[in-house]
Amino acid sequence: MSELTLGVIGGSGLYAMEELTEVEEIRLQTPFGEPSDAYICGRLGAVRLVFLPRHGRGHRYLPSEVPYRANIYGMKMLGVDRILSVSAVGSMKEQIAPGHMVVPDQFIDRTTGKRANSFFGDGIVGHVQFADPLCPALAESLYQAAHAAGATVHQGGTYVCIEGPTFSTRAESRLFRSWDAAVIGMTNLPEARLAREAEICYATLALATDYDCWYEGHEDVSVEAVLAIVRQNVAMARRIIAELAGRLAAERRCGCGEAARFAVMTAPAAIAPAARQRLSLILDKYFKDETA
Ligand SMILES: CSC[C@H]1O[C@H](OP(=O)(O)O)[C@H](O)[C@@H]1O
Ligand SMILES: Nc1ncnc2[nH]cnc12
Repeated sequence: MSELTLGVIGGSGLYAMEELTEVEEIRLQTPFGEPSDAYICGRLGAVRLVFLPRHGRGHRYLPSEVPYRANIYGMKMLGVDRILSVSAVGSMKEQIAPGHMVVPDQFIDRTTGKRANSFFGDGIVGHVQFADPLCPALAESLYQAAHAAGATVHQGGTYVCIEGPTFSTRAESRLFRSWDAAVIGMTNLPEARLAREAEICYATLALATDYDCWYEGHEDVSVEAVLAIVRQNVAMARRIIAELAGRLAAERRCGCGEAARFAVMTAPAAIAPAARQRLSLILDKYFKDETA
């Protein structure tokens, strides 16, 4: 049986995991280019943890520039089957106050198509299900972990993913509220799509840092305000990660590990050899079925 491995993608304000032991940095090249940074691999209790700062160390990539495909593919190369994203978000609901945690269960896509957010294409066509875009089992464990760590945590809610890098207009912010969005961010949707295609469970620990710009009497979002709240809560985020690591079951019982089984539309003989090679890490087990 393979070792229990948790991938963690750190967002704004979470660029390292100091509590890891037996640390090793791994720099990868993937068929989809170079990830945001070296992966920091180590141990957290009984679990192997693979950490990647989404925006790179020093925060060098815009949300639209993050090499999402390389980041997720690199996790797959390192044997990760569950990814926790830790992200700063704006709150779209009064009851989600800055400093609270949210474990979202849905997304709305307000990105503008600039991001490569599928491993399919270029010689192979595939479509995976995405009705429940975050892994329900990992999200439930995450909620329990946050609760146990003493956080104020909200279970479920829709994360609206905007392109950025500018924050939203007041009219947009009000529109997203009318859509019942719970939180707003710029990064998690492409990761969730790619993780599903790569058959990796994905859940988000969203740290509410601001009320975006819809709430009269509260300051409009700014980088300064976001970073101040992240700094106050990063220790809690780390406690939650450790709690979650301690709660991971050896075997996954969700469907994420078979998400690509019936995804491919292209006739086997029509798949471009380069595409087959590029996706071998994800699809080889099914290609083997088909030749058996
Ligand atoms: C610094 S505010 C905007 C920035 O923060 C969030 O980043 P992440 O999801 O990586 O924590 C948001 O998505 C924006 O990228
Ligand atoms: N209000 C907001 N909009 C988009 N991304 C954010 N990240 C943190 N706060 C945000």
